[in-house]
This record gives sequence, structure tokens and C-alpha cells, in this order.
Amino acid sequence: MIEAKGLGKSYRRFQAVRGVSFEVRPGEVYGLLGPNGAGKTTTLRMLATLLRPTAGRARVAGFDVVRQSLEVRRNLGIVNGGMKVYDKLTGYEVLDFFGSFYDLWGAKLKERIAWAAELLRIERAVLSKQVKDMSSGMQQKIVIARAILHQPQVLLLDEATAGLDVFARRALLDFVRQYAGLGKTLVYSTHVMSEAEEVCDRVGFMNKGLLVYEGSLQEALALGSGNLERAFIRRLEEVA
Ligand SMILES: Nc1ncnc2c1ncn2[C@@H]1O[C@H](COP(=O)(O)OP(=O)(O)OP(=O)(O)O)[C@@H](O)[C@H]1O
Repeated sequence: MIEAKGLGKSYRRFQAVRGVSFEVRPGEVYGLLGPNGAGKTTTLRMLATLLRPTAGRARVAGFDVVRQSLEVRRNLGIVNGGMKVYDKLTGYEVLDFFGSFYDLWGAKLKERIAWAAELLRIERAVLSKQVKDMSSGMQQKIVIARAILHQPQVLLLDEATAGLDVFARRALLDFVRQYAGLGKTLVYSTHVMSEAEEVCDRVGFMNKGLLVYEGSLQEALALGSGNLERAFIRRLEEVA
């Protein structure tokens, strides 16, 4: 469902992402893990057709991210940790507005909003609140609801739990597993290894623009004697 081959992005002489290759299958949660500046966001933005690669290629849902960007966008949702929504609108109005981008109107839109709200455990009363009156956890749920209204095959989550309290974080981690359970494909980018341990089936470690390790969660845990953070550090020492 996602296939990146030698994907790279350079800014003048600086290589933010250097020849990254990986694949993600339907129903799988792939953890893209690494410290700040590793190149995770740049990689996800290339997959989402928001940044043009300067090397390699990638396909999402069978479509090329450069030559078939419209088809890619139809099949993909992306969420960044710091995404904002218009805070004077109610939750319902936000979803109504974004639904129109995907040709969702009337009864169909209502049905999709109810579907997303149930999946994300957003109460009806919250949908009629203005965004500015919602907790940051609720706001993030609206952001995610907005990203899945068109029921994309592929969902890219970039530091999606940043700044959330324990309840909102829990709801989002549960949502990730549930969405994968629908046969969807997810990339979960984070520097919080404990979250990845909980939701990912496979993980890739990124550092300085390179994918330095890839394996199933079990393999990665074994590498770190049961701890993902230790595995990450060991792998980095090996390649240093
Ligand atoms: N427009 C740009 N021009 C130059 N350098 C950039 C640009 N965008 C990103 N970079 C650099 O590319 C590198 C990778 O950034 P990226 O945001 O992809 O990392 P990340 O792993 O997502 O980290 P973070 O969690 O901090 O977002 C960083 O060194 C960053 O400073």
C-alpha cells in the first residue's frame, strides 16, 4: 500500500532524507522512529505529495506520488501534531467544510461524521462546541476526524499525540489499532518509543536522514533486550 524506493530530499547541499526505502502492507502500522531532525516529517510529507522528492520514488495505494498526486491525495490522510483548525467554527462545521473537499454532502456527510466520531469517541455535544472551547485532546480528535472523513486507505500520523493528556493519548492509541483493524495502512511517526511499542507492527529507525534499521516490533525489541529505546541506541552505535 506504501512503497518508497531510494526516496530522498535535499535542500541545496543539505540532505534531509537520504535514499529511504520501505514498504507498508494493508492492515499494518509502521512506526517511523527517530529523534528530532531525523527526517521523519520530510519523509511523510513526500508520501503525502506535499513535498517533491529530489531522489527516488514512492507509490501510495498504487499511485506515484509525483505523477499521480491527485489519486494519492484521494487515498491518503495526514495528521501533524501541531495542526490547527479554525477555532471559531464548531466541530461539526469544520468537518462539514472539509467534507466538501471530498464531495461529501448531506446524508452521506452526516453518516461519515457519525462514523468518524464513533471511531474516535467524540461525543455529539463536543461536535457542536466551537473549537476554541475544546480541550487540546478534543481538538486533535477533530483534526484526525477531518483527515479520515474520506475513509483513506492510508493514514500518516506525525507526532499525533504531542501535547495530549493521558486520556486523549489513550483514545488516539486505541484509535490507531482500530483503524488498522479495518484493513487500513498507517505510518506512525514519533520520537516516543513507548508509544511505538504499543501500536506498531513493524518499525523503521531514522537518523540523520537515513533509515538505519527496519524490522518487526518483536525483532526490534529483541535487539534492545526487550526495550525499543535501547534497540535504537544500539543500532545507532553499530552504524556509527
Ligand atoms: N525547508 C527546509 N530547508 C532546509 N532544511 C530543512 C527544511 N525542512 C526541513 N529541513 C531539515 O531537514 C531535517 C529533517 O527534518 P524533519 O522535520 O523531517 O525531521 P523530523 O525527524 O520530522 O524531526 P521533528 O520531529 O523535529 O519534526 C532537519 O535537519 C531540518 O532542519
